[in-house]
Amino acid sequence: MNSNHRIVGRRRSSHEAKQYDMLLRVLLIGDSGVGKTCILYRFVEDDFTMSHISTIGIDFKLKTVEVNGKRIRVQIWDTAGQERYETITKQYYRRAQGVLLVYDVTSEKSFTNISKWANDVDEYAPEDVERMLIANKCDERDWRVISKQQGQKLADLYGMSFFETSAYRNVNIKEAFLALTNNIIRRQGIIPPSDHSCVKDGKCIHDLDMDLAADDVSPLTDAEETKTGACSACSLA
Ligand SMILES: Nc1nc2c(ncn2[C@@H]2O[C@H](COP(=O)(O)OP(=O)(O)OP(=O)(O)O)[C@@H](O)[C@H]2O)c(=O)[nH]1
Repeated sequence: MNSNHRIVGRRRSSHEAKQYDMLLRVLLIGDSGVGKTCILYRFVEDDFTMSHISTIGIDFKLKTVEVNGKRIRVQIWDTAGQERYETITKQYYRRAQGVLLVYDVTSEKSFTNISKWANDVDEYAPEDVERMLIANKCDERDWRVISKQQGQKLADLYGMSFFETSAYRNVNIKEAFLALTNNIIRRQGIIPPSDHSCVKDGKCIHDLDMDLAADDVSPLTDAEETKTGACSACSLA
């Protein structure tokens, strides 16, 4: 996508109904070709394509899920796995509440590189970001080189939750995103506190009232967030 585009927060007019209770940001990272874009498409569009067109820089899609009776708008950022886009993609770690670290069970290199991606998360993402390890392409039985046990062991080592997925066969895609969302909510305790001034009827009235333009691709600066009314106090910004 065109990196010159900027995020444009737009206030809903009062007659527009709010469709969700809170907004979360989730990042997909991992080597080029592990299937990040396909995972995103499977989750959001329930579709799959065998062609591999490398993501340029960063892209995102939105999906609303329901967890514990709350409608959660999940903004999922799909990063390019190619090293040349690192400068762009690293800028998005800072505001993520969840990260999916993806490897391909048919690629040993993508598995060993998880340590590099995990280091990047440590360096650039918030300390309390929720991490999940994803072993994609589990449908590829003949070509598999990384066992489920190896994946689980690595996830345990890093203290991450773990799912084996197939975007192709639609295995565990929805389950992984729902578990991540659930973990973020539970671990970070980000349900808006009822005594905060930005909370009305148990919901934050700030960040949640913004729409994002379809070509929104770059992260907001702190100043821009303040201008568009995002609320740092309730941790939803
Ligand atoms: N068999 C199988 N192939 C998959 C699966 N997921 C993705 N692929 C294939 O893997 C290739 C790469 O998928 P992408 O989603 O474009 O990979 P990516 O990680 O987004 O790659 P970059 O954008 O370059 O970082 C494509 O040819 C997909 O069709 C899967 O679950 N099973």
